[in-house]
Amino acid sequence: MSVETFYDDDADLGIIQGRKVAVIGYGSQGHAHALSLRDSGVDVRIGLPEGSKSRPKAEEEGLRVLTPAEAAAEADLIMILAPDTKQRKIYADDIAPNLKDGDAIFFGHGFNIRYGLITPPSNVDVAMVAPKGPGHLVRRQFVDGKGVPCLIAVEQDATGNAQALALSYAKGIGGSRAGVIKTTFKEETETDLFGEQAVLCGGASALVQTGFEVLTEAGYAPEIAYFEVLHELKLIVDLMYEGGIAKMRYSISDTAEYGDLTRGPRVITPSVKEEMRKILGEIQDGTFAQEWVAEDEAGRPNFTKLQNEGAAHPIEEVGKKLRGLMSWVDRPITETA
Ligand SMILES: NC(=O)C1=CN([C@@H]2O[C@H](COP(=O)(O)OP(=O)(O)OC[C@H]3O[C@@H](n4cnc5c(N)ncnc54)[C@H](OP(=O)(O)O)[C@@H]3O)[C@@H](O)[C@H]2O)C=CC1
Ligand SMILES: CC[C@](O)(C(C)=O)C(=O)O
Ligand SMILES: [Mg+2]
Ligand SMILES: [Mg+2]
Repeated sequence: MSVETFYDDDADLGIIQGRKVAVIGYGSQGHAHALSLRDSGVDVRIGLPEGSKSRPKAEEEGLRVLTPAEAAAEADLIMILAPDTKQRKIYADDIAPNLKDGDAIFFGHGFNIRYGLITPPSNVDVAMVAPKGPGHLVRRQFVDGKGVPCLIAVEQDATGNAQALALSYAKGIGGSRAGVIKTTFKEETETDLFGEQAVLCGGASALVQTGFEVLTEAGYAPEIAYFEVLHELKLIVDLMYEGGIAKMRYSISDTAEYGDLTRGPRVITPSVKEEMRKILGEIQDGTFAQEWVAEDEAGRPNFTKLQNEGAAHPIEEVGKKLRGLMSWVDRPITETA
């Protein structure tokens, strides 16, 4: 199946420069979009509730901060970058009453549209610009003259210009420097949730923690275990990022490569693949979304408990100590938000 990919020359920055953009939320993605759009010559305002702890950060950058309802009323393009579980209420209370014919509602992830939590009226464009990377790195790459690839999707094209508008927005945050792929809200939501749960965040964290536990429980020094299974992982993944698994295998020793080829499949067994398929099934049939929305509505008791357990894992303590000795490693991701 081929995909449509767009680069800088395919996108017209002038389109987004002619709009009034409201970025709702100023967290990981919100600050990156708002600052990079502003640097691209776009008229940006931020929507945050009174008392939001993000307000001073946006104001320090010289951005105009309004309430979400005021920002939505003033703008003709509203990008919703508040937490997924909060978006339904923000939309109902602050955005829907302020929508005008021909406005555009944008998302950074398709969760609320895919699972039917938000249903916009037919007289507005509904589109997505979803960077394939953490917001702080979206901003860092933009500042460095690079870009994080983005996915765009159009759910509703009321004006006939929704795709050109989404592409223009993606250019404004640096996405088309790296490549913008056209997809659907369904495909973005399901693949993004699968990636973060099974591989990028859930899979990788569990792999690292389990490897650390096996080594330390066998009596090896926690410091050595940390360097082996966490610190060096970045260096190995850097090679994959640059040239795929093939480049990583080119750089490692043949002893490592033989161990990789023969032992890797013993770690990621057919039963692990079967569990990954179940996880994908729960995303596709809405079970995960329902569970997460209910967990949030209940005050996030299980989420908080698991967060605390993760923070208390022994790998965190030894990691903090070792990173303190390598000044170049612990680059703050809060330098811009
Ligand atoms: N994190 C990432 O890198 C990625 C995120 N996304 C998507 O981007 C969206 C935003 O996620 P993320 O950047 O992680 O979010 P964060 O949790 O980092 O930031 C959320 C922001 O929304 C604000 N906020 C909370 N409640 C409201 C409200 N009622 N009205 C307006 N603003 C509010 C928060 O303010 P306060 O400080 O007061 O809490 C904060 O500024 C989600 O859809 C997510 O799936 C997509 C790709 C990657
Ligand atoms: C991998 C996690 C992510 O999907 C992202 C940074 O792309 C997210 O939702 O934060
Ligand atoms: Mg993602
Ligand atoms: Mg995600």
